[in-house]
Amino acid sequence: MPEHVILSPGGCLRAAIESERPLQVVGTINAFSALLAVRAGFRAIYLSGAGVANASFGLPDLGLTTLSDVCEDVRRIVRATDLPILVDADTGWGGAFMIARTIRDLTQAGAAGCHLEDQVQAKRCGHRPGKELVSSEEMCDRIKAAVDARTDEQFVVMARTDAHAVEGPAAAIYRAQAYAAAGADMIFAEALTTLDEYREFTAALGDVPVLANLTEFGKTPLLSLEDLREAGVRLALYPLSAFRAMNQAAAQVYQTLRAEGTQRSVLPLMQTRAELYDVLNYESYEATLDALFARQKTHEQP
Ligand SMILES: C[C@](O)(C(=O)O)[C@H](CC(=O)O)C(=O)O
Ligand SMILES: [Mg+2]
Repeated sequence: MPEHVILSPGGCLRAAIESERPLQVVGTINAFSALLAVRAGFRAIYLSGAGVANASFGLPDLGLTTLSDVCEDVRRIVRATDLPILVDADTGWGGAFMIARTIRDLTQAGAAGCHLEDQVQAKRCGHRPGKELVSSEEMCDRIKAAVDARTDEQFVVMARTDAHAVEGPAAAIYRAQAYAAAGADMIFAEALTTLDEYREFTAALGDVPVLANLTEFGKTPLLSLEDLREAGVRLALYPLSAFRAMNQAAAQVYQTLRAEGTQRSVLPLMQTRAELYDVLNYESYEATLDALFARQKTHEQP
């Protein structure tokens, strides 16, 4: 593609997938995390549904957050960074009309794509027991509704299948093929348990990009990029890695303050003021302000 073409967010995500194999997609719980991800050199970011529920609402990932809740977090992150963001749209929050609205609202919020999953509305985390699925036909209807509703034709509609844990690896592949045939651009193969399973999955999906979710403490081993590349995986997702680390650090700081009455021993866990300001580009804001005040002073002079 010529360089002067301005890509839509969806176009940017597709370009990122072409530029890196597999594309590392990293969860950013809020706008500041997104700035950190930019600094670290990522080409695409992710808004986790669990993250919205846990971090923005203090709730478990059990279908308790709404489209508006997610859009609000998307908007805040998108305002802070140019990186394309893939958004967790859970089950799409309803039937065909609602899914159409989900796609339009997410696009308007600035998302580059989203994934919809084949769980029932009372969804659960993909790595927990007790998941229930809708029929493959119902999921295909969700996908068709999403594809039809696209306003950014490059917006990525990714179908997630949770079938592996419920119906087994063969059924997961069978469903994923049906979802791709229904128009899904990419497939999120949730909670596979071995590299061989990814190999079989990607082989069965041909050119349709497959995402592996490398969420920690779940069902999937923490496979390396080399392994994933060799297995044909096109996107490697780390939805909550930074969030988990932040939480651990925060808990330690709170506990230490209570126990020791001072934060001295946990200072090494903290980002310094200088580092914070560097990420925020604080000095350039200050310079703008200084220049503005200097101008005002000149005007005030008789
Ligand atoms: C990817 C995921 O859907 C998310 O919301 O981030 C979760 C991640 C997790 O709970 O570890 C999932 O895999 O269901
Ligand atoms: Mg989720």
